[in-house]
Amino acid sequence: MASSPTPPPPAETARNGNSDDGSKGEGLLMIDLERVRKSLIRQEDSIVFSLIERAKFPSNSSLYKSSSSSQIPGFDGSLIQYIVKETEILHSKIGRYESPEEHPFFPDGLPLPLIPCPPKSPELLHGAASSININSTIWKFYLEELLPLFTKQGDGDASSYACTAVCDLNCLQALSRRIHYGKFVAEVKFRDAPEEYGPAIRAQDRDALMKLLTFEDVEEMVKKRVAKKAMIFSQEVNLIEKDADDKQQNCKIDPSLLSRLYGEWVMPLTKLVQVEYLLRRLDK
Ligand SMILES: O=C(O)C(=O)C[C@]1(C(=O)O)C=C[C@@H](O)C=C1
Repeated sequence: MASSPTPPPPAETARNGNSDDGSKGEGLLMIDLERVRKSLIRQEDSIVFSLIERAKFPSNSSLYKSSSSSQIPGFDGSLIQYIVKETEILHSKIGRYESPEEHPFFPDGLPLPLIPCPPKSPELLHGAASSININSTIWKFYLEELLPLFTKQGDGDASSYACTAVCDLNCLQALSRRIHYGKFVAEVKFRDAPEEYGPAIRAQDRDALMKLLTFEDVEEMVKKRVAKKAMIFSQEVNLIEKDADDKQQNCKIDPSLLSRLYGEWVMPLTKLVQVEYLLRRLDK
């Protein structure tokens, strides 16, 4: 009988003995800041593309009102909540949330996987990582603050609601994965400098931790890069070259929105996850 495939390690991380430089760990999984940052860069592509897809539809605000699911017996909530919840139930049955990179928006009462999951490899993160889930904050900022900034006001055809909701789900999941990846970033930073982080963790000093893990120059680069990606990924591709201004004007999503998204929400929330993780990093 064919053996079940082994899942890949968390994106861009390598397992003990498999690191690119061939180094052998001492029972610890090998990750470093460069690999973790590479994963964050790759995840930018998913976020930019998912927003471009969502921008095809108008705001479709009916989808987010509780009346939108009134025809669904026994469900109290909006249609978007229903779609995300039901999708997560299915994904949980196939083991999605066994991965430390995945976080459900509706974690209560999710079913256990129905299909056998491969035995868990040694944990990369401290056990307390599983208690950190800030999806309720991500949900709120996405629906209330971000969506109105990049979708045209108005309700389209009701037949487009399902496709719109699937786009929302993709955006939410991509943002959630990226923001919670802060756990891996924090783990690497702690392993690189336990003598710096240790005292701040023992003192439970949030401000000191925030200061230690912040790199303003990196943040500036990230904001510039995501704006550039938005411009490149969302321009009309023509066989006849257009001038640069024309390309910028025809973008499916405003590149400056991406810098703003990262500057105001994505990076601050990733840092919040890092702080929350570090505060628990020395728990027994
Ligand atoms: O690259 C890092 O060191 C991170 O912690 C990630 C990140 C980000 O979210 O992109 C967050 C905090 C830093 O100030 C810079 C960037």
